[in-house]
Amino acid sequence: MALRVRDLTLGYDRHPAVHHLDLELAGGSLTAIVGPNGAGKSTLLKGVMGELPPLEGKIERGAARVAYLPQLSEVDRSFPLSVQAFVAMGLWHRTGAFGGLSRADLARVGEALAAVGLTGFERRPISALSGGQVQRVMFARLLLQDADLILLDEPFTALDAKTAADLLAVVQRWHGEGRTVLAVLHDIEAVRRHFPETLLLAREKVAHGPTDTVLTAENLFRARQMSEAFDDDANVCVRPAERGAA
Ligand SMILES: Nc1ncnc2c1ncn2[C@@H]1O[C@H](COP(=O)(O)OP(=O)(O)OP(=O)(O)O)[C@@H](O)[C@H]1O
Repeated sequence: MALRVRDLTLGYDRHPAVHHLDLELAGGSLTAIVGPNGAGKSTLLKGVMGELPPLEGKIERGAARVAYLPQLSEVDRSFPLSVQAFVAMGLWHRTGAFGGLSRADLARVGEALAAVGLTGFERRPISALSGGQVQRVMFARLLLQDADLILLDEPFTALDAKTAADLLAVVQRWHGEGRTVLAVLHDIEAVRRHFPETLLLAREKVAHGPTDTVLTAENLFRARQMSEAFDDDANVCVRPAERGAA
Protein backbone atom coordinates (compact mmCIF):
# COMPACT_ATOMS: atom_id res chain seq x y z
CA MET A 1 0.00 0.00 0.00
CA ALA A 2 1.54 3.32 -1.06
CA LEU A 3 -1.21 5.59 0.21
CA ARG A 4 -4.28 5.16 2.40
CA VAL A 5 -6.73 7.99 2.98
CA ARG A 6 -9.57 7.59 5.50
CA ASP A 7 -12.59 9.89 5.74
CA LEU A 8 -10.40 12.78 4.65
CA THR A 9 -11.72 16.33 4.60
CA LEU A 10 -9.38 19.07 3.42
CA GLY A 11 -10.06 22.75 3.07
CA TYR A 12 -8.99 26.32 3.48
CA ASP A 13 -9.98 28.40 6.53
CA ARG A 14 -12.28 25.53 7.56
CA HIS A 15 -13.99 25.85 4.19
CA PRO A 16 -13.95 22.26 2.84
CA ALA A 17 -12.69 21.50 -0.65
CA VAL A 18 -12.37 17.67 -0.43
CA HIS A 19 -15.03 15.82 1.52
CA HIS A 20 -14.92 12.52 3.41
CA LEU A 21 -12.59 10.80 0.97
CA ASP A 22 -11.59 7.15 1.34
CA LEU A 23 -8.88 6.01 -1.02
CA GLU A 24 -6.20 3.36 -1.20
CA LEU A 25 -3.41 3.23 -3.78
CA ALA A 26 -1.49 0.01 -4.30
CA GLY A 27 2.29 0.26 -4.49
CA GLY A 28 3.38 0.66 -8.11
CA SER A 29 -0.01 1.88 -9.36
CA LEU A 30 -0.32 4.58 -12.02
CA THR A 31 -3.42 6.66 -11.27
CA ALA A 32 -4.95 9.75 -12.85
CA ILE A 33 -7.08 12.16 -10.83
CA VAL A 34 -9.81 13.55 -13.05
CA GLY A 35 -12.64 15.96 -12.23
CA PRO A 36 -14.17 19.35 -13.03
CA ASN A 37 -12.47 22.64 -12.19
CA GLY A 38 -12.59 23.24 -8.46
CA ALA A 39 -13.19 19.54 -7.74
CA GLY A 40 -10.43 19.45 -5.13
CA LYS A 41 -7.77 17.66 -7.21
CA SER A 42 -4.86 20.01 -6.40
CA THR A 43 -6.07 20.24 -2.81
CA LEU A 44 -5.86 16.46 -2.49
CA LEU A 45 -2.25 16.42 -3.73
CA LYS A 46 -1.34 19.21 -1.29
CA GLY A 47 -2.94 17.20 1.52
CA VAL A 48 -1.03 14.05 0.60
CA MET A 49 2.17 16.07 0.36
CA GLY A 50 1.58 17.41 3.86
CA GLU A 51 1.24 21.05 2.79
CA LEU A 52 -2.35 21.19 4.02
CA PRO A 53 -3.30 19.56 7.34
CA PRO A 54 -6.56 17.54 7.29
CA LEU A 55 -9.66 19.16 8.79
CA GLU A 56 -10.82 15.60 9.48
CA GLY A 57 -9.65 12.09 8.73
CA LYS A 58 -6.25 10.55 8.14
CA ILE A 59 -3.57 10.20 5.49
CA GLU A 60 -1.17 7.27 5.78
CA ARG A 61 1.74 7.21 3.39
CA GLY A 62 3.33 3.83 2.95
CA ALA A 63 5.96 5.36 0.68
CA ALA A 64 9.24 6.40 2.28
CA ARG A 65 9.99 9.23 -0.09
CA VAL A 66 7.37 11.44 -1.74
CA ALA A 67 7.98 13.90 -4.58
CA TYR A 68 5.56 16.57 -5.75
CA LEU A 69 5.30 18.55 -8.97
CA PRO A 70 3.09 21.64 -8.51
CA GLN A 71 1.20 23.21 -11.39
CA LEU A 72 3.58 25.04 -13.72
CA SER A 73 1.76 28.32 -13.00
CA GLU A 74 2.74 27.99 -9.31
CA VAL A 75 6.45 27.59 -10.02
CA ASP A 76 8.52 30.67 -9.24
CA ARG A 77 10.74 31.05 -12.29
CA SER A 78 12.35 34.30 -11.26
CA PHE A 79 14.88 33.00 -8.76
CA PRO A 80 18.52 33.27 -9.78
CA LEU A 81 19.59 29.65 -10.19
CA SER A 82 21.16 27.79 -13.05
CA VAL A 83 19.43 24.75 -14.50
CA GLN A 84 22.21 22.58 -13.07
CA ALA A 85 21.86 23.98 -9.53
CA PHE A 86 18.08 23.67 -9.67
CA VAL A 87 18.11 20.05 -10.85
CA ALA A 88 20.80 19.18 -8.29
CA MET A 89 18.27 20.06 -5.56
CA GLY A 90 16.76 16.68 -6.41
CA LEU A 91 19.84 15.11 -4.78
CA TRP A 92 19.35 16.79 -1.41
CA HIS A 93 18.19 13.53 0.15
CA ARG A 94 21.75 12.28 -0.53
CA THR A 95 23.89 15.39 -0.29
CA GLY A 96 21.98 17.54 2.24
CA ALA A 97 21.06 21.13 1.35
CA PHE A 98 24.59 22.43 1.92
CA GLY A 99 26.65 19.49 0.76
CA GLY A 100 28.88 19.98 -2.25
CA LEU A 101 28.31 18.09 -5.46
CA SER A 102 30.73 15.33 -6.30
CA ARG A 103 31.73 14.45 -9.82
CA ALA A 104 29.30 11.51 -9.64
CA ASP A 105 26.48 13.87 -8.56
CA LEU A 106 27.20 16.17 -11.50
CA ALA A 107 27.10 13.14 -13.78
CA ARG A 108 23.67 12.23 -12.33
CA VAL A 109 22.43 15.76 -13.02
CA GLY A 110 23.72 15.45 -16.57
CA GLU A 111 21.93 12.12 -17.04
CA ALA A 112 18.67 13.55 -15.72
CA LEU A 113 18.94 16.52 -18.10
CA ALA A 114 19.66 14.14 -20.97
CA ALA A 115 16.59 12.08 -20.05
CA VAL A 116 14.39 15.16 -20.51
CA GLY A 117 16.18 16.39 -23.64
CA LEU A 118 18.02 19.34 -22.06
CA THR A 119 21.67 18.43 -22.49
CA GLY A 120 23.66 21.66 -22.87
CA PHE A 121 21.28 23.73 -20.72
CA GLU A 122 23.30 23.29 -17.50
CA ARG A 123 24.49 26.90 -17.15
CA ARG A 124 21.32 28.63 -18.32
CA PRO A 125 19.41 30.59 -15.67
CA ILE A 126 15.96 29.16 -14.90
CA SER A 127 14.49 32.60 -15.67
CA ALA A 128 15.64 32.30 -19.30
CA LEU A 129 13.64 29.14 -20.06
CA SER A 130 10.29 28.69 -21.79
CA GLY A 131 7.38 27.14 -19.88
CA GLY A 132 7.91 23.77 -21.54
CA GLN A 133 11.64 23.85 -20.76
CA VAL A 134 10.89 24.66 -17.11
CA GLN A 135 8.59 21.64 -16.98
CA ARG A 136 11.40 19.47 -18.40
CA VAL A 137 13.74 20.84 -15.71
CA MET A 138 11.14 20.06 -13.03
CA PHE A 139 10.97 16.48 -14.31
CA ALA A 140 14.77 16.20 -14.28
CA ARG A 141 14.75 17.22 -10.62
CA LEU A 142 12.02 14.65 -9.89
CA LEU A 143 14.12 11.97 -11.60
CA LEU A 144 16.90 12.59 -9.08
CA GLN A 145 14.56 12.61 -6.08
CA ASP A 146 14.22 8.87 -6.39
CA ALA A 147 10.75 8.94 -4.76
CA ASP A 148 8.47 5.96 -4.15
CA LEU A 149 5.32 8.08 -4.46
CA ILE A 150 5.26 10.78 -7.14
CA LEU A 151 2.47 13.38 -7.17
CA LEU A 152 2.05 15.39 -10.39
CA ASP A 153 -0.34 18.33 -10.77
CA GLU A 154 -1.30 18.79 -14.43
CA PRO A 155 2.15 17.75 -15.67
CA PHE A 156 1.31 18.02 -19.39
CA THR A 157 -0.84 21.17 -19.43
CA ALA A 158 0.38 23.96 -21.72
CA LEU A 159 3.07 21.78 -23.30
CA ASP A 160 3.54 21.12 -27.00
CA ALA A 161 2.92 17.58 -28.23
CA LYS A 162 6.61 16.63 -28.33
CA THR A 163 7.32 17.85 -24.79
CA ALA A 164 4.15 16.16 -23.47
CA ALA A 165 5.14 12.87 -25.15
CA ASP A 166 8.72 13.07 -23.79
CA LEU A 167 7.51 13.72 -20.24
CA LEU A 168 4.83 11.01 -20.50
CA ALA A 169 7.68 8.62 -21.34
CA VAL A 170 9.35 9.64 -18.07
CA VAL A 171 6.13 8.87 -16.18
CA GLN A 172 5.95 5.47 -17.89
CA ARG A 173 9.56 4.84 -16.91
CA TRP A 174 8.68 5.52 -13.25
CA HIS A 175 5.73 3.15 -13.55
CA GLY A 176 8.04 0.49 -15.05
CA GLU A 177 10.38 0.95 -12.07
CA GLY A 178 7.52 0.12 -9.67
CA ARG A 179 7.06 3.65 -8.31
CA THR A 180 3.55 4.82 -7.44
CA VAL A 181 2.37 7.77 -9.53
CA LEU A 182 -0.71 9.93 -8.90
CA ALA A 183 -1.29 12.66 -11.50
CA VAL A 184 -3.99 15.30 -11.96
CA LEU A 185 -4.95 15.40 -15.63
CA HIS A 186 -7.57 17.15 -17.72
CA ASP A 187 -7.10 15.28 -21.01
CA ILE A 188 -9.56 12.39 -20.63
CA GLU A 189 -8.41 10.70 -23.85
CA ALA A 190 -4.78 10.70 -22.66
CA VAL A 191 -5.94 9.21 -19.35
CA ARG A 192 -7.82 6.44 -21.18
CA ARG A 193 -4.73 5.66 -23.27
CA HIS A 194 -1.98 5.84 -20.67
CA PHE A 195 -3.34 5.59 -17.10
CA PRO A 196 -4.56 2.16 -15.93
CA GLU A 197 -6.31 3.54 -12.81
CA THR A 198 -8.41 6.66 -12.30
CA LEU A 199 -9.85 8.56 -9.35
CA LEU A 200 -12.83 10.65 -10.46
CA LEU A 201 -13.25 13.45 -7.95
CA ALA A 202 -15.97 16.04 -7.48
CA ARG A 203 -15.03 17.18 -3.98
CA GLU A 204 -16.18 13.68 -2.98
CA LYS A 205 -15.05 10.49 -4.64
CA VAL A 206 -17.28 9.69 -7.63
CA ALA A 207 -15.40 6.51 -8.56
CA HIS A 208 -11.97 4.92 -8.27
CA GLY A 209 -10.62 1.85 -10.04
CA PRO A 210 -9.66 0.65 -13.54
CA THR A 211 -9.90 3.63 -15.89
CA ASP A 212 -12.42 2.08 -18.31
CA THR A 213 -14.85 1.35 -15.47
CA VAL A 214 -14.43 4.81 -13.92
CA LEU A 215 -14.58 7.08 -16.99
CA THR A 216 -18.08 6.14 -18.10
CA ALA A 217 -20.49 8.76 -19.46
CA GLU A 218 -22.69 8.25 -16.37
CA ASN A 219 -19.85 8.86 -13.92
CA LEU A 220 -18.58 11.91 -15.80
CA PHE A 221 -22.12 13.34 -15.85
CA ARG A 222 -22.49 12.66 -12.11
CA ALA A 223 -19.15 14.33 -11.39
CA ARG A 224 -20.29 17.46 -13.22
CA GLN A 225 -23.60 17.51 -11.34
CA MET A 226 -21.99 16.89 -7.94
CA SER A 227 -19.46 19.61 -8.51
CA GLU A 228 -22.12 22.14 -9.45
CA ALA A 229 -24.32 21.12 -6.50
CA PHE A 230 -21.78 22.16 -3.87
CA ASP A 231 -22.19 25.55 -2.32
CA ASP A 232 -18.82 27.27 -2.49
CA ASP A 233 -19.70 29.57 0.40
CA ALA A 234 -20.58 26.79 2.84
CA ASN A 235 -18.23 26.96 5.80
CA VAL A 236 -19.28 23.73 7.46
CA CYS A 237 -18.87 20.26 6.07
CA VAL A 238 -22.41 19.41 4.98
CA ARG A 239 -23.37 17.36 1.94
CA PRO A 240 -26.01 18.87 -0.40
CA ALA A 241 -28.57 16.18 0.47
CA GLU A 242 -28.16 16.91 4.19
CA ARG A 243 -28.44 20.62 3.53
CA GLY A 244 -31.70 20.09 1.64
CA ALA A 245 -33.08 18.02 4.51
CA ALA A 246 -32.09 20.56 7.17
N1 LIG B 1 -5.30 28.63 -1.33
C1 LIG B 1 -6.65 28.54 -1.33
N2 LIG B 1 -7.39 29.30 -0.48
C2 LIG B 1 -8.75 29.20 -0.46
N3 LIG B 1 -9.47 28.39 -1.26
C3 LIG B 1 -8.79 27.63 -2.14
C4 LIG B 1 -7.35 27.66 -2.23
N4 LIG B 1 -6.96 26.78 -3.19
C5 LIG B 1 -8.09 26.24 -3.68
N5 LIG B 1 -9.19 26.73 -3.06
C6 LIG B 1 -10.60 26.35 -3.31
O1 LIG B 1 -10.72 24.94 -3.08
C7 LIG B 1 -11.57 24.35 -4.07
C8 LIG B 1 -10.81 23.22 -4.77
O2 LIG B 1 -9.72 23.78 -5.48
P1 LIG B 1 -8.61 22.90 -6.22
O3 LIG B 1 -7.56 23.84 -6.72
O4 LIG B 1 -8.21 21.79 -5.34
O5 LIG B 1 -9.47 22.31 -7.43
P2 LIG B 1 -8.97 21.54 -8.75
O6 LIG B 1 -9.85 20.36 -8.89
O7 LIG B 1 -7.50 21.30 -8.68
O8 LIG B 1 -9.33 22.62 -9.87
P3 LIG B 1 -8.68 22.94 -11.31
O9 LIG B 1 -9.04 21.82 -12.22
O10 LIG B 1 -9.40 24.21 -11.69
O11 LIG B 1 -7.19 23.12 -11.13
C9 LIG B 1 -12.01 25.48 -5.00
O12 LIG B 1 -13.30 25.90 -4.58
C10 LIG B 1 -10.97 26.55 -4.77
O13 LIG B 1 -11.52 27.83 -4.98
